[in-house]
Amino acid sequence: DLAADRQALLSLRSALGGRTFRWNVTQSTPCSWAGVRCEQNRVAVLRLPGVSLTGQLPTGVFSNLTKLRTLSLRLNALTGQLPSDLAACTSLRNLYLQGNILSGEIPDFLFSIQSLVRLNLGENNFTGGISESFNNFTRLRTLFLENNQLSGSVPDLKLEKLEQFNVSNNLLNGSIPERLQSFESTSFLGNSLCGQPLDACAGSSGSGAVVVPSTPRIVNQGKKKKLSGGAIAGIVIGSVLGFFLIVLVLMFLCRKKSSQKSRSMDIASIKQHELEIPGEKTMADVGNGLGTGNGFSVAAAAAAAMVGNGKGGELNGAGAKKLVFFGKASKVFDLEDLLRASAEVLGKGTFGTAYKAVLEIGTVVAVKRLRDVTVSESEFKEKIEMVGAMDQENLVPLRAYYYSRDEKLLVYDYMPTGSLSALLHGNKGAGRTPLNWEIRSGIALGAARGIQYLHSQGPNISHGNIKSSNVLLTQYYDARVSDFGLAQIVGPSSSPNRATGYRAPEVTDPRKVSQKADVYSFGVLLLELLTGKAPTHALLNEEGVDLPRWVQSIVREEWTSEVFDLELLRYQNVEEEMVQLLQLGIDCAAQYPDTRPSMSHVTRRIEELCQSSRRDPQPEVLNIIDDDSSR
Ligand SMILES: Nc1ncnc2c1ncn2[C@@H]1O[C@H](COP(=O)(O)OP(=O)(O)OP(=O)(O)O)[C@@H](O)[C@H]1O
Repeated sequence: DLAADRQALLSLRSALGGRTFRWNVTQSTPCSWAGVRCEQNRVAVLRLPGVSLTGQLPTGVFSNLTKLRTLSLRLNALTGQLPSDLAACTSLRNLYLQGNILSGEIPDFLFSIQSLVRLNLGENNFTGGISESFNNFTRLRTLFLENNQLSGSVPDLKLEKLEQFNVSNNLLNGSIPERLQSFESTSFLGNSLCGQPLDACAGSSGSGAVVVPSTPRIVNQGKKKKLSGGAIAGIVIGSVLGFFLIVLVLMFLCRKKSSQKSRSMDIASIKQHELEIPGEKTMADVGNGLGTGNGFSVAAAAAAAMVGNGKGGELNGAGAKKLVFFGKASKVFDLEDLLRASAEVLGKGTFGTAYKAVLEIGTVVAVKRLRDVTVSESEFKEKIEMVGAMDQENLVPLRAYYYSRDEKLLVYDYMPTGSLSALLHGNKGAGRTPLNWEIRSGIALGAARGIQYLHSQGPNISHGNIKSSNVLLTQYYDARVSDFGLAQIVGPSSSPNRATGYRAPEVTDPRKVSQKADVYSFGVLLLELLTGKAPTHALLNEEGVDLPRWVQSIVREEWTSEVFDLELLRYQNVEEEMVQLLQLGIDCAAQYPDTRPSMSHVTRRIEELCQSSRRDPQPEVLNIIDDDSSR
């Protein structure tokens, strides 16, 4: 029971010390101790990575922690052999012991824990062979044994679910079994191994080296084979045909593009009110085309004023207003420049339509044309000045605004890589940068910092519309949060509300979103980032299940791997951080606002994860782990 679990943890603490001493042992339940998580009133997770644990894991502790599903003691200084009663943890799914000084053979009792899904014993001093008994782990998806002293041959592992495998930098020899040949060469380097995906084994025409792979892999570059005359002729003919085909496709595309361009102009003149028509126009054209009766008054006003005063820039004519720049933003362009800029529609959002405008001087900006502004002019100015004053590197800076009776424009920096939403759910074709853990965790951290900054400006200041289409990216994939402060200016939208999947259950008025409701939305965004699933995904809606509930149901069932975006699973050694970020997303998307963490707590947790995945725990990170219990 929980009391026995608590006692076991205390025994572990006295045997290994480290930063477990910060546990508040006066508490009768261990469930809020740093690194401990309970499920159904039992300790289910024990994570103490990089907390200076030293010495040998004691025997007699784990026989009490029988409901343990995840044990992570990686990056410590644990020595000696594994305790035999670890075998009693028959629910254990994830065992992370990498980065210690554990030694001896990988013990046989380990193979009785058939529930294991992820096993990482890398970077230790394990010796002896890799047993055939690894085949007992029928559910195993991850097996990391790299950087040990393991010797002998690699057994023929028939683990159908195995996705991640690494035995590099050991003392292994012999040929790589056929079933493991689909893993990349980095999984095997640093041994005396041969056969696919490494070099062919000397003197063998059969074993390993010439087996046709079942999945793609890095091709053995050292292999040289002579081609027959027929094959060479085939290649030459194929290449020539291929070349002509490419030329034909290119010619076709060029013709199509030029015909599309002229067609879009034609259509534009016929159906001027259709915003979505792509094609090169100027901002002034866009304005004239947009107006359904009223015209785009900025263009009209600007044109009139410029003719009138001949100055350009700030418009002083009767009824005309200025383009107002914010604080530090240098006024490198004026309204006239903006109107002459070529413009293209970026998309239609809750608050209006966004355009990309390329100014003649080369500056690129995003212009948002607001609709349904419900507040008075003075209130608009007051609120937009507040937005303009927000200055933090993870926010999309608002450079200027324009206000007249008929038109309200906001001018932002243009973010060249587009939105996180487009990146996650848009074109997944070739040439796209793979969204690995580093990029995704960096985006999570940047977005969290941006939101935390907003929250730090006052207890009543929130974003109100956090979602993946409002996290924009620089060319280096740095995250910038956009659209902050607009929910309070613009009335409820008539367009389909894409915020639904992100909105906290307690929110009834979209203009009154608390900071804790922002945290909920951010939690959904984290889950989206990790699963690659849009929270408003039709399938999920059909089932009537939202993203947080769906993730929770899977996590409860199996702890994780199924929920992650497949692209993320390809990257090694970060699975634990992924699980932790997933847990953070779930915590943020808790049903009751009071149980959600604050944004500053969330930011610190992500910082900690990013540092830990760089395998370099910093002293301050360790404090954060301890802070966990104070939440
Ligand atoms: N500063 C910017 N740089 C680059 N693209 C932008 C910029 N601002 C908006 N966009 C893109 O323009 C499109 C429309 O954005 P907009 O913010 O108007 O709507 P949204 O984010 O889809 O929804 P909402 O209005 O509810 O936030 C989105 O695809 C967004 O990624």
